[in-house]
Amino acid sequence: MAESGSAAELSLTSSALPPPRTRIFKIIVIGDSGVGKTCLTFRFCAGRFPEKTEATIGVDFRERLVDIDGEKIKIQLWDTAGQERFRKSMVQHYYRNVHAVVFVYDVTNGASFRSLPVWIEECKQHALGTEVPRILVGNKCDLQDSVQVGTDVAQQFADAQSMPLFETSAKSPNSLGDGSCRDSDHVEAIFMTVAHKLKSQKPLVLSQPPDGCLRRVEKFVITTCWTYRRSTSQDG
Ligand SMILES: Nc1nc2c(ncn2[C@@H]2O[C@H](COP(=O)(O)OP(=O)(O)OP(=O)(O)O)[C@@H](O)[C@H]2O)c(=O)[nH]1
Ligand SMILES: [Mg+2]
Repeated sequence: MAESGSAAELSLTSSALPPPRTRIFKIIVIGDSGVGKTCLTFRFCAGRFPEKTEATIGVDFRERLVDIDGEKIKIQLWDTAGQERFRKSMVQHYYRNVHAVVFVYDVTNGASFRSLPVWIEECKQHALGTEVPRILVGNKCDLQDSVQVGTDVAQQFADAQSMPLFETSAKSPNSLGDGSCRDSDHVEAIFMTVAHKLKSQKPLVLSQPPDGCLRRVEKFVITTCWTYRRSTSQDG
């Protein structure tokens, strides 16, 4: 009779185990229309600045698989619409099971900075727990000559809201090209910092659902956007 616990038996047992599930971190990117949410998320996931963007309708998903301390983690970015008419039916989906929130303003557009309290309030109304990290990103630092929101005032606001501040550019090659952005503030570092924080918190995250399940969620969202787009075009 074969001895129980033999090497052959052990290796058979371990190879029969299902592969570890990939954790998913859902990060929503919020802010006024035109601040560069699509460009920032595209830059992180595709590694480059998009040639052309249009106003986001509803939400666009972008994902990137990263390795953090030997664990494969899927960073799922929800690139939300800044325009009220393109987001109102979707807002509740943005905040469901969210793990982190990135607020974006445009450093060359003071109004986009002044609207931050409205975005923060919306976030509060969706009762996100205090464990959900929030960060503030000032984008378009490459447009040095047009800056309207100085670092000092932004930092004061970030401190008052207990959020870390990053100033960056989705456009410049490493966000340091013009010397106006701090070393750590390139797009890659911003999202990776959030992911590291989430991993260190060991939150209760969604595991990779069976394929069909994720597709169902996306299909639902896409259908909602599509229905909305059709009703908008019928209106107009
Ligand atoms: N110079 C410069 N332009 C940028 C940067 N990021 C975005 N843009 C430009 O800003 C415009 C708006 O960018 P989007 O990424 O579409 O803005 P958004 O926040 O997604 O807008 P909505 O989808 O309407 O909410 C586009 O013309 C981009 O090319 C940046 O870092 N530097
Ligand atoms: Mg967009």
